[in-house]
Amino acid sequence: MSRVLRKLDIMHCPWILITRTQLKMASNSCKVLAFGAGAVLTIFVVERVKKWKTATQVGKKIQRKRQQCKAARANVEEVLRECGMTCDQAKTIVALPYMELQRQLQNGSLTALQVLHAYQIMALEATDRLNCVTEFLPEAEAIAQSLDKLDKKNGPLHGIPVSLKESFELAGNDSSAGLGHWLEDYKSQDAVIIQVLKDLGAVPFVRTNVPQTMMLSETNNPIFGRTLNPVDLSRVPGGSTGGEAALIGAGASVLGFGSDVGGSIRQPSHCCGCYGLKPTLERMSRKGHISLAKGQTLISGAVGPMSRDFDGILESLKHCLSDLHFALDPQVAPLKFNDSIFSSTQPLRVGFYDYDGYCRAVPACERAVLIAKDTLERLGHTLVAFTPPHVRDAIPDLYIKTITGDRGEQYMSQLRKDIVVPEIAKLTFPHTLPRWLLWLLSWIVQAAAKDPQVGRALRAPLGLRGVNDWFQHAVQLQQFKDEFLASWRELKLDAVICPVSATVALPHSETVNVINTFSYAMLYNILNYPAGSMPVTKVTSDDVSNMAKYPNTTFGNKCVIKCMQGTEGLPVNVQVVGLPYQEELVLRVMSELDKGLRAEQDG
Ligand SMILES: CCCCCC/C=C\CCCCCCCC(=O)NCCO
Repeated sequence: MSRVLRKLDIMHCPWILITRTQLKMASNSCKVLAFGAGAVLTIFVVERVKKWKTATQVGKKIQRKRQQCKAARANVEEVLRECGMTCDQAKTIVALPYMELQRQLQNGSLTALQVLHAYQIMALEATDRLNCVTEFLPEAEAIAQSLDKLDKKNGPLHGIPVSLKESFELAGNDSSAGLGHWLEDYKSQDAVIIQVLKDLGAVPFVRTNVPQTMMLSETNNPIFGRTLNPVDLSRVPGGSTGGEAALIGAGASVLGFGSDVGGSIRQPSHCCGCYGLKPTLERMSRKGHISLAKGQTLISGAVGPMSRDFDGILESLKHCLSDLHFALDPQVAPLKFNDSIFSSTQPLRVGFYDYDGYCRAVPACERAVLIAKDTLERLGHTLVAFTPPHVRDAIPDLYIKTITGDRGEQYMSQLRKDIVVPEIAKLTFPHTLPRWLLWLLSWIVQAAAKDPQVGRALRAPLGLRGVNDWFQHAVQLQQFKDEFLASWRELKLDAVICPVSATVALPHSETVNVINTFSYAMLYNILNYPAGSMPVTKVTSDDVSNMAKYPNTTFGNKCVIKCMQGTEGLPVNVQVVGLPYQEELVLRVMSELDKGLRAEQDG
């Protein structure tokens, strides 16, 4: 019978043949589909479980850290209750300018403990409002007490309270860079710069908040949360040294230390109206400052001071360039502070620009440069218009390409083990895609945003495929440095002034949408030139209405226009730049400009 049927099938009933084949194929397809769906589901479930496990483990570490920080804060509050210092007394001490505070600590009118308590009181108040302090350092009390017991003063920073970005290693503590899974990795010794500061008599008293990975110009992470701008809570304090800037801007720290690989000292200083200095990389030790990009040595993060007044950064740099510093880290150029450069009265040739050719600065930032230019001119210096060469190419092809040279793998490998904040998820999203898809996306985004720069920035990491490419890239970077120096030398410049950033402080979560606005700071990370950031003016209502003239063709421009609404009163800094190892000259220009601006304000 079956033989008959088979015959019928083949010879006389083709429809039966079709149906059977189809049935067989269908059943095979079903099996393949079921297998595929099962595999996808299994991968999905495994991934979810992994994510859940990560979130649980990291979440527990975060909870433990928060408890520790809470306990440390409670101890400080207890001591402060017992010491009986009133808020008004604290305010009087904290209001002292840096030099006066230093003088009173040196002559004994104030004790280290009094000053510490005053700053702790103000830091508690500031962090309740701004969430800028990650932890109060319990050892500060003992350090201040032991300083007060000494017969003679323990160095030029005797009793000066210092706040520290969370990314500086502290013996017995962890440094997370805002990554939960980096918690509980206790460090064996203090970062070199902290050892140096302690040797000079400073009292580290708090650590301050950073964005997750420290590669963001705002400050938010899953451990400590978001830091707010002291002038406008709806805005960012900048980043990555955002906690420092917020604390200093709120008047609750006189001196702090941060790091800068893309503007992280200068841009937060600009957002919060502080003074900051990014020195040449080799001028201040980076030993014991954590980084997620250790193997990337073409553009590295510099360590530098931030302060409420100019003298804070001047004095700290001057004294930190010490024999101990050079002995602890022989990578640091053994160059003591050169007072003859700083104190020289020789007129200078200072270049200036308000547009870097990459991203148009908003009117307030342009105006700040013009104010600085006029002031320096009145002081007898020659101001020369300067056009920084090839910034349009340098930002995507040198800065972004270098920072993401491994297609962001060093960052991604850490973020995969963590709870990720939305801003970092957005910034790193391109690095989760396969090369071809990123390439395609870059063109789609470029078309949608009507902005070739965005597309170019997204494609930048795709250009590097191996060691040979990396070597070629290093050569291009050096060529750019040479060309830039040639343009500088052609005009016989001593220093340059320009915007710190294309905008003033942005609303929270917007920084990722306008990464191009940070080009002004990034340029000097590529070049490794020392650069300071100092307050010059505040946004006026005219600046806000002049935004009507700001270009509005691209998505980024439109975003800037929206973000600049309601910015009246926000601080505006300028950047002062010098050639490598010319920190003293940069500080001289900053000092003269600062004094000149004050004189103009006073009369
Ligand atoms: C997280 C992955 C990296 C993506 C890189 C995207 C490119 C540019 C964004 C840069 C934003 C700059 C933020 C400032 C970084 C800084 O200076 N950090 C200090 C570290 O010591």
